[in-house]
Amino acid sequence: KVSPQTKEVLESRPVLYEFYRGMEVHPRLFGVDVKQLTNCRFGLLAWELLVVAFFVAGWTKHGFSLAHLSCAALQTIYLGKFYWWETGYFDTLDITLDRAGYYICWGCLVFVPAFYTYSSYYLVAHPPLLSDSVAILILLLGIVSIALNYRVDWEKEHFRAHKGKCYLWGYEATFINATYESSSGIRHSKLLTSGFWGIARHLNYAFEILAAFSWCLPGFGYGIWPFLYALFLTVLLVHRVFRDEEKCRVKYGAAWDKYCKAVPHRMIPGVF
Ligand SMILES: NC(=O)C1=CN([C@@H]2O[C@H](COP(=O)(O)OP(=O)(O)OC[C@H]3O[C@@H](n4cnc5c(N)ncnc54)[C@H](OP(=O)(O)O)[C@@H]3O)[C@@H](O)[C@H]2O)C=CC1
Ligand SMILES: CC(C)CCC[C@@H](C)[C@H]1CC[C@H]2C3=CC=C4C[C@@H](O)CC[C@]4(C)[C@H]3CC[C@]12C
Repeated sequence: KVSPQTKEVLESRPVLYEFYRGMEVHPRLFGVDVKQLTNCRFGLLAWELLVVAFFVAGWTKHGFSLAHLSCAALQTIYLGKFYWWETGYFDTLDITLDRAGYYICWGCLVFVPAFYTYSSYYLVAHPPLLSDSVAILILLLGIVSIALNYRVDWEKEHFRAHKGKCYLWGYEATFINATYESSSGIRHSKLLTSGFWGIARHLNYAFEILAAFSWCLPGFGYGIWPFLYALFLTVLLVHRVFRDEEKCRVKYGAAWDKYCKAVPHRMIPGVF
């Protein structure tokens, strides 16, 4: 607010609200993108380091556990996938819509390391009760869910990168043409209606939740506590479905409604 880096004019709000929400979408500090630093560097690296530390702590305390290893390995694969796809993250709501305020900075610097790692932390004091064969099944379920989550995100990225001229699942991609107004005038976009994006509008979220449940499963038998992250994520992503769709409806208008008719389900075909 004091030293804006862009010409964007925001309506004035109470100062505490402005502090919480933030003022700028892409602020830089000494040339470094603030959100890339907080979200991708500090938050997610701390997540990985803590998951490894909790695995070593559990091993030292109770001996080696394949179920705890599955829990740590799945989160490591998930975070590895994130860094592989990091450029895709720059098209998400966090980067394109959310401002770099207290919410996102505190969320990534404090909430992600403290809460996103909770299922691993829980296993330090409560050793897994599951057999090695169940641990291997959990590992497989998690790997498949992470791969499917990545595949859904990849299909959209691939489709956009080729401006709609590409093949998905062996067929030419189908889409709905959409226009929207930006500061530089009318722009054109395409909404994919084939591949995974023809099955539900946010199938990536469904696989994300499945992946999270799979790395919480090694804590099975200790009640709800080891599953807190997966439950939180379910609430966060269902809320995000509505947030994202509100953004798209405002942006694309009738084309978005046409897309919702063509692909009627939000996250789970036939259910939601
Ligand atoms: N673990 C966690 O805490 C969280 C993880 N995630 C994960 O991050 C990843 C990205 O999620 P997120 O950015 O929220 O959501 P999406 O990747 O689903 O992106 C939504 C955006 O994609 C565009 N879009 C929507 N439908 C179509 C379509 N049919 N064809 C082409 N473009 C479309 C719209 O943007 P446009 O304006 O460009 O058209 C829309 O705003 C996911 O894998 C998700 O699971 C997300 C949130 C939390
Ligand atoms: C304080 C809480 C009530 C809200 C927490 C807000 C933020 C910490 C999180 C909101 C969205 C989250 C993320 C979005 C997408 C991601 C991609 C994924 O592959 C890795 C995780 C993440 C970067 C994730 C990180 C936490 C949020 C920014």
